[in-house]
Amino acid sequence: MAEVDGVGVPVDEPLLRCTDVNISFAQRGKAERFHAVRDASLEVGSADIVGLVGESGSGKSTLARAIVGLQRIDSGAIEFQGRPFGRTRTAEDRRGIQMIFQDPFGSLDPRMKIRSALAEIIRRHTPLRGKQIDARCAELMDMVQLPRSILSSRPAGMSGGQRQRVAIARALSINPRLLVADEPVAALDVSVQAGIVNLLSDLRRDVGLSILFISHDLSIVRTLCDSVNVIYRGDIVESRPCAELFDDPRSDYTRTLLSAIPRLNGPRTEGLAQGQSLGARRR
Ligand SMILES: Nc1ncnc2c1ncn2[C@@H]1O[C@H](COP(=O)(O)OP(=O)(O)OP(=O)(O)O)[C@@H](O)[C@H]1O
Repeated sequence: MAEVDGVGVPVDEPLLRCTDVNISFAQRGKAERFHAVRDASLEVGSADIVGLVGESGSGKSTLARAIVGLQRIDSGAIEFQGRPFGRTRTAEDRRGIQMIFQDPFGSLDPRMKIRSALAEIIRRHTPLRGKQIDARCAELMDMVQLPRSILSSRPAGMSGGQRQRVAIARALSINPRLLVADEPVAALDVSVQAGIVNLLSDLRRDVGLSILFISHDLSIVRTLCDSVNVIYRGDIVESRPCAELFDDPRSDYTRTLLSAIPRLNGPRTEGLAQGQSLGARRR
């Protein structure tokens, strides 16, 4: 019999597998649909950090939304923990994958204290009650490396980096196995970005969290990810371990992306400064 992990997933199966996913949108005044994602396939293994990079409008967020169940797919399959998602997801399926966004305000009620916001989710999705919820809130602050005093704050009084850490705590509060992080550091100062990137890396190490990290910033992807998928106009054109892709890009588009980044320390791309990004020239 195949060996299984703690939740019954065969150890040789990826945690997430997207196979030939197609997503299109109706276009106003046109008969044909706009194909935002075409035959996209990618995998995220247990405790892997996988990058999805591409320029603005390439389909990253659309594919991410499909993975978390916010966007219907036309065809293809999304399997999680060895099982394909059906048209409707079970509560357990929904809990297993959580998402964070560029703007953490979107997932935080600005009027609510952080303790109340976290407690509400914990109560809704877990059997914890009373003092157990308080203890879990404190534990979550420790996990995202914030002082416990933040629990008494409201999002409006917090810095961008603190808010993103709270958004991560919110996502972690129901013990997901996979975190889909859609440009989680794009709106932050470079020094704050590094702290969030380190936190995501620590969470993989400490709690075995798997992460699909979406970014237009190649230097951050290189720092954080084990492997990377390059998406161009909805097509995943290259999917490789990070070190290989950066040293020896195979697709013309990947080469273009790499050459678009200024070289600071010599002829190769090792010297990229954090914060230099694909999207910078477009934003
Ligand atoms: N609901 C929708 N209806 C119509 N078109 C859409 C919809 N959502 C996305 N698109 C289009 O699909 C394409 C891919 O968008 P998507 O947001 O996935 O790109 P992205 O790579 O995440 O870009 P960015 O980095 O700017 O967020 C874009 O051309 C976008 O305009």
